[in-house]
Amino acid sequence: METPVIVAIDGPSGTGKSSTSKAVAAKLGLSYLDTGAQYRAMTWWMLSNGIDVDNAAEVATAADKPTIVSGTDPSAPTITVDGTDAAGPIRTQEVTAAVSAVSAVPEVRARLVELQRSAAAAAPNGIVVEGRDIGTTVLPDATVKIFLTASAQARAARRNGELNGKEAADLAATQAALVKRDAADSGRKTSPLAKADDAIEVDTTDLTLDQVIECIVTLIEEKRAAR
Ligand SMILES: Nc1ncnc2c1ncn2[C@@H]1O[C@H](COP(=O)(O)OP(=O)(O)O)[C@@H](O)[C@H]1O
Ligand SMILES: Nc1ccn([C@@H]2O[C@H](COP(=O)(O)OP(=O)(O)O)[C@@H](O)[C@H]2O)c(=O)n1
Repeated sequence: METPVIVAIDGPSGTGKSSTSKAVAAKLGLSYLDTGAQYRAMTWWMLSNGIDVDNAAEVATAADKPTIVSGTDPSAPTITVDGTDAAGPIRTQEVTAAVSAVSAVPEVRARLVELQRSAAAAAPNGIVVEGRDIGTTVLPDATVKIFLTASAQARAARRNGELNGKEAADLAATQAALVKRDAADSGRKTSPLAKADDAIEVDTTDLTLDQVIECIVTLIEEKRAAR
């Protein structure tokens, strides 16, 4: 049997990590893990349980309490917290605004990195794992490492496009929130958002989603053929 292929896809918000990773995994018959959803799930649990997310010591003490389980089928990814479906609640503005503070706490990262490595080790054909520190920290021996980028304007426009008029979307406010989260994620001490030295950078600003998917599938197939 072929050695499982491990694909790390990192980058800031709105660069296309989730949509690309799911599609690439589905095309190649690989599992899929959204590590951002796990940090969001941890944050949702903290907020729901009255933890002060700006108090790192309090967050650290609580970090081992929730049971977070990710389903890794790319056509139907799932996430539960203590057995409850968390897919909806982890996407609220409240969670988005608090997630960078929670994910900066080393105890939170240690706990989730362990889950992420177990998921990768358990994937029968291999896995696409997306996040901020997959290539640098979680899976430094990944077969292929991709770092997605896009202009802040393009990323904000994509995020606003998702709202479908459900919320009055102010592009400037969306962009400011993205840039603030990028700065927090890139500036933290433990495992910041960063491109691994051996990651391939793909600027998606002027590419369609299909072009990005095609580009990454080709890179993975080239790597597979070469080993
Ligand atoms: N290359 C692209 N061109 C245009 N829109 C894109 C592209 N890649 C992703 N999108 C859209 O942008 C939004 C954010 O993509 P997503 O995959 O959630 O990014 P991330 O996981 O990096 O935050 C989604 O609505 C997605 O459909
Ligand atoms: N590997 C990861 C993945 C996400 N995160 C944190 O989780 C947050 C949410 O990640 P996400 O991928 O769901 O964010 P979006 O790009 O979907 O907005 C990020 O802003 C980081 O603070 C992280 O610290 N490390």
